[in-house]
Amino acid sequence: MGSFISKITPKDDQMSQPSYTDTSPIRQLIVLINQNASILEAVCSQKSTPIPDLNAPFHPSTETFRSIPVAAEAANVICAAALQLAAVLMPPQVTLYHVAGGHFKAAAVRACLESNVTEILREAGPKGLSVQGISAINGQDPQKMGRFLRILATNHIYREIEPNVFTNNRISSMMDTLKPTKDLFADPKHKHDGTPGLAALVGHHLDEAFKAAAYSWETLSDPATRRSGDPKASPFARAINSEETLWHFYEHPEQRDRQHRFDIGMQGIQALQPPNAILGAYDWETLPEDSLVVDVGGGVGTSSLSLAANFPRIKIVVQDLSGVIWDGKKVWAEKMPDAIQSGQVILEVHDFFEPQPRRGAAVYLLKQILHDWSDEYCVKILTQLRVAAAPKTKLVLMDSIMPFACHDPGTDKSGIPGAVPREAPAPLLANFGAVNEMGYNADIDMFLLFNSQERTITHIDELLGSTGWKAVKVYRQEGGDSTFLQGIEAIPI
Ligand SMILES: C[S@@+](CC[C@H](N)C(=O)[O-])C[C@H]1O[C@@H](n2cnc3c(N)ncnc32)[C@H](O)[C@@H]1O
Repeated sequence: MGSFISKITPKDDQMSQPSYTDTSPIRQLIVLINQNASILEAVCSQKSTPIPDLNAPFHPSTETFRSIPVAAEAANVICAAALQLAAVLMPPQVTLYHVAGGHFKAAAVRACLESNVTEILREAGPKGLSVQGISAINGQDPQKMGRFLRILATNHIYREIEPNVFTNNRISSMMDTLKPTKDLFADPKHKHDGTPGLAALVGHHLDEAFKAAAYSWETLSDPATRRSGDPKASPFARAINSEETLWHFYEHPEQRDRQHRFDIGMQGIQALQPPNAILGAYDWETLPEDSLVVDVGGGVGTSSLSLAANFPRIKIVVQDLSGVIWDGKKVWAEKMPDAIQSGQVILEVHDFFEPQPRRGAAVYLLKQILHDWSDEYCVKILTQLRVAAAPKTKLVLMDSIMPFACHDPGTDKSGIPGAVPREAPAPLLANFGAVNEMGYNADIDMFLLFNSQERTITHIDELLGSTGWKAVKVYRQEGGDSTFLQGIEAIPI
């Protein structure tokens, strides 16, 4: 390489010599990386907080630095700059194929997740295990296993420590159910029961959403479904060849396992957001004693578990469809039985398209509900809550507020406190690029499964305005949360 460069002279290549100054695009990115690495190291050393080790299995303590806003932002800037640097310098077809070939890698992740490779490697310990050893336990073909693991190790998921010998790393261990492999193989149906839920969420995305993704263009190229917001006309409906929503699909007795995995996966969302996300979504401490919070479409009550534990003096009703409430009762019996026995928390079946039975609540919470529905359905849900609201009722939405990939002058003008996201410094993309990809992933997932979407704050405010509500505040986590789950407080108008 060096000899090749030394052979090129201005005369040879007939081009003007580029000047490698601090203002060249790659130098600007490197300066950002350097400056922010110094900030990150200084903060972590001052707070005795480790910087993550890619080779070590994941442990929650390695994420402590992200709860320090200045460290979280420094990490985001470093990652955004590194990704942009790679986009500048990598062969463009390779960058294109990171995305266009996403399903190749996704297929490999699914093979490893479903055949319990992460758990097998956990039990094998730091010396790892050969592909023959892995296959002797999970019954898969060793050669195929090696190929799946290698494409993933090439992308920093698992580590190939010797030829054909693999071990877990920080990323692969995120898929660990933390269960003994003998239990997983003896009872595969209950693999995700009692687990942190991220493996269940990944399993759901690699199954229902993956299949739907394969039919997205077929849905868009059909004039009958191209512009539809009907969940029964989604790519998922086309993939299963049945005009039904994901929720109705889950109600078939033979889909019970998938529904169960989805419900546990929603708890896995917790692993993707700051631990106090629901607590920071509204000023809960301002609620008077015995105030009623209705967690509408609350799933098994993941957010309500956190609220009930932190605010024992508020009353909570978790509402959802019958199968989910059934699962929820088991979750609460295990995690917070006292809250149910004392009556602090009630789980009840309610369809949010029907009139809301809990009238005049202090707060109606809609967490990750509106993003499941296109505008015409959101209007119905919001209208039912507006009819039930008292003048002092608050509506708390928790969804990803989507920023543009460039600066948005429209958000500046909205006048809603907190509406303007924290932007990355130039020359980075204003939204921190793929560092904030989770929100954009969710947006496309919503299209695939429900013909719905994540929304900008302007779009949310328009929806609220059309149903008698008004957004008055956006609650953001400090340190860079620009696309993943913000709280939006709205009041009746
Ligand atoms: C994306 S999940 C969010 C669950 C919960 N809010 C959370 O964040 O953990 C959407 C929830 O809406 C529920 N749901 C779908 N249609 C519903 C309906 N018509 N009435 C009530 N709940 C419904 C689903 O069963 C599911 O639990």
